[in-house]
Amino acid sequence: MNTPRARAMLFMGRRSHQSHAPHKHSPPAVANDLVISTVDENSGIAMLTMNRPPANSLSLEMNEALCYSLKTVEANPKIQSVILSSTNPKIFSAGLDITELVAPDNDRLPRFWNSLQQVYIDLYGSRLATVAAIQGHAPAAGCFLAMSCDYRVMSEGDTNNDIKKKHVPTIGLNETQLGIAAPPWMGQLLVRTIGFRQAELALALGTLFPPEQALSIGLVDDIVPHQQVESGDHKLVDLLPSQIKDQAQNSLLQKAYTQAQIYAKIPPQARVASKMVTREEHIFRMIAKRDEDTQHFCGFVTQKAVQKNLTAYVEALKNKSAKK
Ligand SMILES: CC/C=C\C/C=C\C/C=C\C/C=C/C(=O)SCCNC(=O)CCNC(=O)[C@H](O)C(C)(C)COP(=O)(O)OP(=O)(O)OC[C@H]1O[C@@H](n2cnc3c(N)ncnc32)[C@H](O)[C@@H]1OP(=O)(O)O
Repeated sequence: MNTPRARAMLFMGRRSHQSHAPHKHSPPAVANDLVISTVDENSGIAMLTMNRPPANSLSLEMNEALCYSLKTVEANPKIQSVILSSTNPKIFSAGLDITELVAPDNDRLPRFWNSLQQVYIDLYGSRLATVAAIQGHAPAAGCFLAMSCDYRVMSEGDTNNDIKKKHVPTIGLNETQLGIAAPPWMGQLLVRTIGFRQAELALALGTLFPPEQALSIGLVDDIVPHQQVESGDHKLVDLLPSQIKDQAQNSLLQKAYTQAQIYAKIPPQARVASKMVTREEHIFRMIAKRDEDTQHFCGFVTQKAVQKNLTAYVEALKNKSAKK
């Protein structure tokens, strides 16, 4: 697997293991509206907008839709950059769909975990330049999605004096707060992003960082004030479906688009080769341990004590939501 050819194929948008179809790790060809895809061949920029109400949490189907949409965009040679965003103005992604973890089905649970592993392989190893536009909360696997991109722009949120309107998004791997631990490859992504000591602290405490702190430790690359701009000065916004067009007219997407343009102007072969330098070893190490990782995950999640914590957590989430 870890040959020069396999490595090159990984980063050119083709997976070496997909030549041996059917393979248990290959995402099925699904097409649905869980991820809205907008493509602008003139600029070479596409946008994938996560659209799984209420919280863009990652179910098996959502993971498959993410991989499918990304692969479809990657197959278009005119596209060089992709922006990952959300239809929900307050939530980028709430992480794993916790209901997948509670009283899980024995057959579905490993398929669910495989689909998440595939998101990591496809997104972190994409030939495209990937920019996360983080408009709202990004806990746990939501943070993982953002960290799998090449660049992260986060909204400062609405710091309106009116407490009811106030909204400050947070980002981080908060798994320990749920009584679970991020898998090694996800935890290592945090180490790679913010450095060893900061990651060690953040992982143990399950810290969720508000935008300014996230910027100061390097978890995001840029933050932008929450504001509407008069009109989009780029073609991509014009192409967006009406359901997200309004919220696209904001400073966050403008910034993400500018960054996507910067990437799109770099000679692609050189950009992809430089990405391989920093990422291929990490990806291949994970692929080598993929089945072991799945077994570990299934064994861990189905433990009685873990199930108890997760059940209580889901209950608390539902109660909180019901009180609104
Ligand atoms: C060695 C390792 C081995 C094994 C590893 C074991 C496990 C795997 C470990 C790590 C991988 C990653 C794990 C995860 O991602 S776990 C998920 C973590 N996510 C969270 O903790 C976030 C939970 N959600 C929230 O805190 C809030 O919802 C949020 C701040 C995102 C938004 O708050 P807001 O007030 O705007 O909305 P809510 O009213 O709370 O929610 C609206 C609605 O959405 C539902 N919801 C929210 N989050 C989730 C979720 N993650 N999964 C499923 N459903 C979710 C919530 O229940 C509400 O629904 P409803 O009641 O129907 O209105």
